[in-house]
Amino acid sequence: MMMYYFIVNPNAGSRKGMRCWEEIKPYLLEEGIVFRELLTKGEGDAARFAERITEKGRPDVIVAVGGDGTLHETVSGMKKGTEAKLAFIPAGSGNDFARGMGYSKDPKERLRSILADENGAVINVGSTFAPDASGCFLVSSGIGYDARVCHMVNHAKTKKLMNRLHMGKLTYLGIGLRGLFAAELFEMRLVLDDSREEIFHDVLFASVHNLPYEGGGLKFSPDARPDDGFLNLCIVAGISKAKMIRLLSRVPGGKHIGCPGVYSFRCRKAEFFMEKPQFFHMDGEVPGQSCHVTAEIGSENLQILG
Ligand SMILES: Nc1ncnc2c1ncn2[C@@H]1O[C@H](COP(=O)(O)OP(=O)(O)OP(=O)(O)O)[C@@H](O)[C@H]1O
Repeated sequence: MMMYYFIVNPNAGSRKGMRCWEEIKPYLLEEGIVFRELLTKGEGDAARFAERITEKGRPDVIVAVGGDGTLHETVSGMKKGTEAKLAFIPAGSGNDFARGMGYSKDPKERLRSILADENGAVINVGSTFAPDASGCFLVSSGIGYDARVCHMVNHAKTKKLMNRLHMGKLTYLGIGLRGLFAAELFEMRLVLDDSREEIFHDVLFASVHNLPYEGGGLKFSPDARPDDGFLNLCIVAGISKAKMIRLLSRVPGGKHIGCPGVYSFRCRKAEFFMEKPQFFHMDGEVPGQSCHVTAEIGSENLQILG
């Protein structure tokens, strides 16, 4: 029999994960749904749970309850080509995946729509490779400034406190501005789909998007679609820092596209070569720095319910 596995991060979004689970669990019991509850205790748990579930090779449903980090870990752990389907109930602080997918914020409404969906929809999963690290992404992957900000936010002592005060976005804003002043612009060679080559000077960042939002609701790539088999690439380069600040103020509304210094492409594969190692991220997780990073999409898909 098909089983629903709920992978819950109770601490996501300053305990929103637990509140959300306490709201939906009684509903599952009332409805007589057969399910298992798996609470994460720390980094890596969601991936380990997902790996163990998908090793069984059954068409089970894995419902991740938490933030984008929990979703990312869950997908990372799922075996390639698995029969299992994925679903997500957002309870994080950023929730860029849910925003991009147009999900309801109401946990019960989300649950009902997951339970009512038998077939689901196919979404693309991106892959990022560097010599020392590789991984998947559902939302975005990037090099340079945005990855550096993720790295700083992930290590910020203030993040937990600000999240508790529901001011997580201020952490991003403060670190984002600090990161911009400190950012070292870099030279980059880009190879698109193994055929087209472009050189960029004074690059702030280069990011590929499977969904429109990143960084807690910033509309980096308004036209990105998770099921079109393409990545939308956004590069900011070749303008002064003062202009970059003005430009970044347009990003929340997605109004930066088409402005001087912004370069947009659509591709299946983007290969980035830098002279100096740069931070890179997958869905906000930063494995390190590299001079050579490749991002691609299309070879891996997931069935998602709800
Ligand atoms: N019980 C736990 N306590 C603390 N951290 C946990 C626990 N379980 C998992 N984690 C770690 O917390 C990380 C962040 O969690 P998650 O993304 O779900 O919440 P968030 O950071 O509040 O939301 P968002 O990513 O949307 O901003 C996970 O990637 C995981 O490594």
